[in-house]
This record gives sequence, C-alpha cells and structure tokens, in this order.
Amino acid sequence: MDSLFTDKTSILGKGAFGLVVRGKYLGDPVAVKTTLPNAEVSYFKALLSELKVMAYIGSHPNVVHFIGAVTNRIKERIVYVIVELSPLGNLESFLKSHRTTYVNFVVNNKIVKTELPYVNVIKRVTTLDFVNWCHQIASGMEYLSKKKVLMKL
Ligand SMILES: Nc1ncnc2c1ncn2[C@@H]1O[C@H](COP(=O)(O)OP(=O)(O)OP(=O)(O)O)[C@@H](O)[C@H]1O
Repeated sequence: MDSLFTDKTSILGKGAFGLVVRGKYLGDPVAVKTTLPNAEVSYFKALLSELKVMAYIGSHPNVVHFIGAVTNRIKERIVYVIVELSPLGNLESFLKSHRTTYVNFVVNNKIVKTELPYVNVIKRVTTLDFVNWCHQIASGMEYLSKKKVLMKL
C-alpha cells in the first residue's frame, strides 16, 4: 500500500491532502481513496465520515458502489476506502474534454435531431446523453435524499 504514494501511473485524483488511485480487488478494478501522510487530522476525520456514510448508503445503480475499507492501521491515521472504479473519471472533466465534439439536438427549444447518422463511428456526446445522465443523477440523488432522512449525520 505504501507504493500508493510513489506510483504516479495509477493516480486518479490528488489534492493537497487526499489521494485516489486505481487498484484491484478480487481481480476487478477499483478506486482506492486515502489521505496523504502529511494530511491534517481534519482531512482524516472527513475521510472517516465519508466511509461511515458510504457504508450506510447501500447499493443503487446510480451511486458509486462502496466495496470496503482497510482499517487495520487506523491508529496511525491510515485508512483506505475502496469503491467501484468509474472508468471515465469525474463527470466535469469528461464534459470539458468532450465540449468540442458535442452534438446539440435542440435549437430554439425544438428537437431538431434524435440520433446521429450511422456513419459516426466515434462516440460523440449528444443532447440525448445529457437527458439520460440527468435522469441517472436525479435517480441517484433521490435515493440519497431518502437515505439522508433516515441517517443522523
Ligand atoms: N470511483 C472513482 N473512479 C474513478 N475516479 C475517481 C473515483 N473517485 C474519485 N476519482 C477521481 O479522483 C478525484 C478526487 O476524488 P474525491 O473523491 O477526492 O473528490 P470528489 O468528491 O470526486 O470531488 P471533490 O474534489 O469536488 O470533492 C475525482 O475528481 C476523480 O477524478
């Protein structure tokens, strides 16, 4: 696990105090979240809170699935939270990197297209994807909000 901090090829995300890396669990790719060795205690506590929430939330198709956590070194303030890997990373970066190839199906509040011609071999993001993603996000949020009512944070 200490190689987490040296192996740059597997880094999915890194902040001033947190690190998310690609890993494997039972042969499947996963994301492993931890705090950096220099992290302030408040960041470690935030990760523990996140772990507590994730363990409580349970499973929903539109919420990143919690797999488990490595807590045997918790007294040294080292914890690894293991979650499902989102192969395309975070939505904001994905949208930004696809901005130039986006195909708009709506002009002046009217649907002008509903699909792309078959010749488009490269997958392009369209308005239909946006509608789909909005529905998925809303569905995940609805599940979380129902859970929140039941959880005392
Ligand atoms: N399950 C995952 N699969 C793939 N990449 C991930 C996963 N979780 C996090 N990442 C990557 O690591 C970055 C940091 O993740 P982290 O969970 O610390 O922050 P966040 O909650 O996604 O966003 P914020 O930085 O706004 O808190 C994400 O922006 C994403 O690029």
